[in-house]
Amino acid sequence: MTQLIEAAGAAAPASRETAAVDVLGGAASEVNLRRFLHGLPGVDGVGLEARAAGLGTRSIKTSSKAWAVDRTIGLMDLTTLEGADTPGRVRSLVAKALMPDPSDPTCPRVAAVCVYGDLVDVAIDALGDAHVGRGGTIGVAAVATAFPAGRASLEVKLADVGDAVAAGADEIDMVIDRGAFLAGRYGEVYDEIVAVKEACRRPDGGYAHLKVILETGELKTYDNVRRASWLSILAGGDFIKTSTGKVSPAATLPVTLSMLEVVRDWYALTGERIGVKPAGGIRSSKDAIKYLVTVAETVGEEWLVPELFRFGASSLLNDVLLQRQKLASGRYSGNDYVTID
Ligand SMILES: O=C[C@H](O)COP(=O)(O)O
Repeated sequence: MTQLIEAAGAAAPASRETAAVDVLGGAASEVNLRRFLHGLPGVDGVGLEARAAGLGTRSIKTSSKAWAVDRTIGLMDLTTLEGADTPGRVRSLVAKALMPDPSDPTCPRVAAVCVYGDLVDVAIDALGDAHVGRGGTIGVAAVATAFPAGRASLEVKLADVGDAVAAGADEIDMVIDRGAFLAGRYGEVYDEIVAVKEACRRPDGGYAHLKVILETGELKTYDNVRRASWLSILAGGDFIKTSTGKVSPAATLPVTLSMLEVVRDWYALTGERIGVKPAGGIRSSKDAIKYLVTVAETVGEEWLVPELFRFGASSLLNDVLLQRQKLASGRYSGNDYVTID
């Protein structure tokens, strides 16, 4: 096995390709992909759900809760993905990203804001010096590849990615072609991810980080989630992400656990750390903490950094801020303590 350099940054396509050849025992052809993906052990769904339920009921100390609440904020992709999004709405989102709790300057900032590609420039402008591109800490993620359905020609999808990267997106959240995946055309899905990765290349030779959305709610089985996770990593994804937030069910703990297990196995094989992003439907601080525990217990606490773990969420921050305030003062402030979008 080729020993890869442990990297928290965007993977260089060449090294991932080498790793894929090692893991597949040959080129990433339709035949080799099928043999590998269908040779994976089947997921014991009952056992997986039982493990997730067990992790979800772990209690944590109040001191750890304060840490977990702050860490949840720091791991968040604060998101707006509505057809009705406007520059004003994105500027409000960025204001919240910059200062989640205006009454408490110790409140951490989120990891990134996530928007449609045509609003990347607005987000970057509003972030100013807080943008990672200007030495700050907050990234701009753009959904692309004909999000959320992914029903467009490859040419259109790549143009979508290219526009977002040209506008300065630091991260691209692409969707896989679920139709091709479910029809068993794994090579097509693989090639598309490889092409999108290439479209993430910036003029300086670096790459926007690539998050690959599996849309697990449409994949039907845990076996498919496992296969799609492997496929996305083999093809070059820096992160694997559960959902668009537009399909129900979106993120669930068992599905996220099954993806984390693939990430753990990839790390054991290659020494490379892949990120995970549960997204969609995570609205409470209590749920977020279950995810943190699941990550820590499955791949280790070192994954609880923005380079390796994100929550994709539009309204989670509101509940987290209420809990944070309660932990600090011992009481709730009421809903007008946070801005409701
Ligand atoms: O990627 C993030 C999701 O689109 C947000 O979904 P949500 O609105 O259910 O939190």
